[in-house]
Amino acid sequence: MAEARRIDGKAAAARIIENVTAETAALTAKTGTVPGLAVVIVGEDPASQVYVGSKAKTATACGFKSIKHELPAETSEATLLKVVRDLNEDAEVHGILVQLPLPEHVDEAKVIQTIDPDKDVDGFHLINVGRLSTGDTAAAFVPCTPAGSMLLIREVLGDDLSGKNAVVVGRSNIVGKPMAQLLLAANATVTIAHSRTKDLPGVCRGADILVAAVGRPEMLTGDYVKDGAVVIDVGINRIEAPEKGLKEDGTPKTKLVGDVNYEEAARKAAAITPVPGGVGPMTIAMLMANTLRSACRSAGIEAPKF
Ligand SMILES: NC(=O)C1=CN([C@@H]2O[C@H](COP(=O)(O)OP(=O)(O)OC[C@H]3O[C@@H](n4cnc5c(N)ncnc54)[C@H](OP(=O)(O)O)[C@@H]3O)[C@@H](O)[C@H]2O)C=CC1
Ligand SMILES: Nc1nc(=O)c2c([nH]1)NC[C@@H]1CN(c3ccc(C(=O)N[C@@H](CCC(=O)O)C(=O)O)cc3)C=[N+]21
Repeated sequence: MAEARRIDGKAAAARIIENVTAETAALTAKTGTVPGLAVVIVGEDPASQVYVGSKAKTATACGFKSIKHELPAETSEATLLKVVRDLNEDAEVHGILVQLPLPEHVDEAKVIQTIDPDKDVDGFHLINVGRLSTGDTAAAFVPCTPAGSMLLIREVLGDDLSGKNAVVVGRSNIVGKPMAQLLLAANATVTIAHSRTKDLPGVCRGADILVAAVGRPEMLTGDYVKDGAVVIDVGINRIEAPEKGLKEDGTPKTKLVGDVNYEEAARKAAAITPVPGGVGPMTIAMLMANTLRSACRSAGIEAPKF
């Protein structure tokens, strides 16, 4: 097979953000509403800091009000719940994102279920999970990473995935399961694979659409990919890259890789997302789209579609 098409998530995300920015200006001019996004981060994990910083920067560029709560790692569950409840009550806040994972001593589920479902722009609250799994994609906030992945799939295959076999590797609540729901809603025939799956390469080779959300650097080699498949690599893994030399502290420099071995998979796939520059930027773009939608709802006007 010829080399696969490289699906440019960075460019697709930039188009969405341009749209969100224009629609935000229109909303604000018409109703005075400024979409507000609150991001809450607990602890000093450097990777989380980078994502949160980039979310805040993009929100501001869209014309949103961006609110950042940085809490120390030892923050109690009660304090965090109070922060969330206050944001629920704040009329200037339309979207609340609590960066995951949370420290061990905090009950993650409890925090997520405390977020007002109408401000749950991550789509992790049970109400939104239920809406998505009953097929009410119009009312649900759809989790950003699967929603962004779906838009990239649609760029290549169109809206209707009838007759396509989709395999999602990974069954987490934040990526794998909602991804499978979206593919099912688009009429694909969906298999969810995970660490207990027998003959994972064989299962994956049955996929016309292969979504990798595993968290293991470059685990899916060429052997997992069917000729002509569309491959979506959700994985974000930072690994050592000795070929890039050493950092100032003498440790090797690092690089980002996905869950798919890009070089090998690209020799078989029809289209494939790179890491970085694939699903990651789409996640942030969809967060902005969800926040705008929430603000439109609260202003009582119809939200634009993406
Ligand atoms: N691009 C983006 O915006 C985002 C990227 N990510 C990235 O996506 C990846 C997945 O994230 P997330 O869903 O949160 O991760 P989780 O760790 O929650 O889930 C990983 C899943 O992969 C499965 N798995 C692990 N090892 C294997 C294996 N050897 N064979 C088959 N299946 C395996 C696990 O199976 P089991 O359930 O049996 O344990 C589990 O279902 C990570 O790299 C993460 O960094 C995450 C969020 C956003
Ligand atoms: N409540 C919550 N919601 C999330 O959506 C959420 C979360 N918690 N916890 C962590 C994961 C991870 N995540 C990413 C978002 C953007 C990129 C991204 O933009 N990546 C760039 C590269 C960035 C870099 O260079 O480090 C890219 O792939 O091109 C990656 C990962 C959102 N997450």
